[in-house]
Amino acid sequence: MPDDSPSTFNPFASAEITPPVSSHWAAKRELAQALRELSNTLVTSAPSEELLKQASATISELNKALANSPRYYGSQEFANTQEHGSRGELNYELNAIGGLSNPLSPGLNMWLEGKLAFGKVKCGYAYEGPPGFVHGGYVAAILDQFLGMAQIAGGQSGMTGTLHVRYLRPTPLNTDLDLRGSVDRVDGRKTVVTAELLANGEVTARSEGLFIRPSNTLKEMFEKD
Ligand SMILES: CCCCCCCCCC(=O)SCCNC(=O)CCNC(=O)[C@H](O)C(C)(C)COP(=O)(O)OP(=O)(O)OC[C@H]1O[C@@H](n2cnc3c(N)ncnc32)[C@H](O)[C@@H]1OP(=O)(O)O
Repeated sequence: MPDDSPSTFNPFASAEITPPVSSHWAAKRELAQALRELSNTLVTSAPSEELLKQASATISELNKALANSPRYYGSQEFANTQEHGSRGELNYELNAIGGLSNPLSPGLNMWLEGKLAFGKVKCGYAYEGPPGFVHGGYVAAILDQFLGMAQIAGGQSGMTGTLHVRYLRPTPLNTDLDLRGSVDRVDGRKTVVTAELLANGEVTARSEGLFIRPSNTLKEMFEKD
């Protein structure tokens, strides 16, 4: 049963990475990191076909062993168990862009300092779009997630209604990227947030997001029939 009650869990209070809520999630973070390294190796190496096939078979076996455990499809199903953490804690582990236990996530770290939002992220070769640079879709996704966190400084939380990104220059791979943002205005259920993505001190993309606090409850929005 989804729970709309506010959680005290706040991983955005400082730049420190919030520790996992259990040894289970600590182990998952480790596996997610190993899988990120595997992705990076896969897209940056040219092994023999024999080694590639051997790796596929080994990984398929591992996948079968993992799949043979209790399964929860999506963060809501995990939360429903009431054994794997609150919805906020699960989002911190599983989110597509910031989730530390999600190998597809580049591990966006973000936090608030007063009314200002800050973030850090680094994208390896698996995120390449133009040669040597981050794919624009990932740039937009990182900004969307970051703006979505920054809206909290405006006092409410909503879904992205619109996202505008201006790509000023290519965003380099394998580079510590900084984000900074702030709430521009709050108008009823709408919050407008702006943010910049920077590499080596230069702004590579500017963005503005309109976030709308939904008219229906989270329970209505996310609970499956
Ligand atoms: C809730 C916590 C979640 C926190 C996550 C944040 C980080 C994640 C960021 C994301 O990626 S979210 C995923 C991408 N976004 C979506 O999938 C949103 C899909 N759209 C919806 O679910 C609904 O359309 C939405 C919740 C955005 C609005 O539905 P409502 O039924 O609450 O809006 P309503 O129709 O009552 O309209 C309210 C106002 O917003 C305006 N509006 C609604 N949708 C809009 C839109 N998409 N763009 C611009 N304006 C929009 C609408 O015109 C109206 O303006 P006025 O008050 O001035 O008349």
